[in-house]
Amino acid sequence: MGTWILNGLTVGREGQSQRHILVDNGSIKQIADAAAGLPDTSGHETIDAAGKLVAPGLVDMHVHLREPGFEHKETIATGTRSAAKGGFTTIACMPNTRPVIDTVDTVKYVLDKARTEGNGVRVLPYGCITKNELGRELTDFTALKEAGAIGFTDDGVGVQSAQMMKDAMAFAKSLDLPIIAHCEDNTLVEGAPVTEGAFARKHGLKGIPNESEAIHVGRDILLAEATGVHYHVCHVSTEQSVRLIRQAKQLGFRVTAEVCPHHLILSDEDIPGLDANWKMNPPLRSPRDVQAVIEGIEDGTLDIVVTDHAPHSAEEKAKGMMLAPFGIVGFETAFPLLYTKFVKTGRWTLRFLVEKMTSAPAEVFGLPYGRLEEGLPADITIIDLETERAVDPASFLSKSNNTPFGGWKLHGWPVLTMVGGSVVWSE
Ligand SMILES: NC(=O)N[C@@H](CC(=O)O)C(=O)O
Ligand SMILES: [Zn+2]
Repeated sequence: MGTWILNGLTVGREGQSQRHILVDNGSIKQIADAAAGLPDTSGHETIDAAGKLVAPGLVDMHVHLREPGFEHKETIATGTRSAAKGGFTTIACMPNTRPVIDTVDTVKYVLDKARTEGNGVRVLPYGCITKNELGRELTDFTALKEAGAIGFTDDGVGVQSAQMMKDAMAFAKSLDLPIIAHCEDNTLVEGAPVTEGAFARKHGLKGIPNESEAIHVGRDILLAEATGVHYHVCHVSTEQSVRLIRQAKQLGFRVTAEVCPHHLILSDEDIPGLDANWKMNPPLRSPRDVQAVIEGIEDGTLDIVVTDHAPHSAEEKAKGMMLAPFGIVGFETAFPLLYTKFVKTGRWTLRFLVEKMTSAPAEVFGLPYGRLEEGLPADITIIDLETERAVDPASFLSKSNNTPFGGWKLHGWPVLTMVGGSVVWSE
């Protein structure tokens, strides 16, 4: 017995249309134009998707699930539930856990946990570039790849040594896997909690300058040119980084980049006060930078949207702007935020947003997901575009609720998430 998803709105190369989708045996068996009438559904279950968007399952290539080691912030069980509620069917998790994911055993630990406690969501682990993320010694990329790592990153911290990064790129290139870079030069940061700029000045705080990010982007583009590796830039937040990546693409280098909803929507001028739910890395930048990342995603310089879901406990965030850890949760607000801010206002087409969260990340990382096509795995997200609802952090399925978006009234809430033909979350 299969499942017919009836009368949903789909967006694709042919524009928007109403379709029926038959899911059978974990795959998309048939896609039919609704104009031809209802299919014969006898012997099948049905899901009524009339008036709703039926999108490929959302793909998030930058998330923190915190296991092993930080289970008070999140677990693979709670993180994947949160992801499913946000419409995500595939998520790639960062290795800055404790221990970090720098050995075959830790990669296997995450994959095992994801299989048994991951609520059906596809979890793809990254392995560390350096042992313990200390920047001193490369990990065994070959072994990590064999264990299931899909790329290498020291996310949470920048690789400070250019030689180390160059060696990592050459190694990754030889295995045909990407380097995913958290770009941050520590000598320019020194414990500052927010961006250099208006907010920092007003509160007498040390600022994180744009160059701390862009210097690594520039350095790494040169190293990517030299090594030929696929180089992917994490959470781009500055005008200067966008400029460098744009130029690298024009020159034909194998460079891709991601941007987070918060960097597309908020600037440092929006920070209401010394509330650490507005503290993340990279920090909220100037309105000019926000404009630049918007233009960057619009002209294709920035390839994909990621959440950088970074849960921290309320106790940790209560330590205040200086002492609290960097990071905000992202799964359960990402699509509604971007839909409300950019699609509902007419700036982006619905198709553009959906692509940036589905087919584009799948293509950048060579994954067989992110498209609605006969024969592909039935990873599908159904989204209510009509109902307006306020963000309620208390209702998050994540273990943490550190978000600056509490109370925001949004449209575009996922109502059903399916992975490989199984419903993994529904309202
Ligand atoms: N983004 C953040 O503010 N925090 C991330 C680390 C990271 O992605 O750099 C975390 O692990 O908490
Ligand atoms: Zn990072």
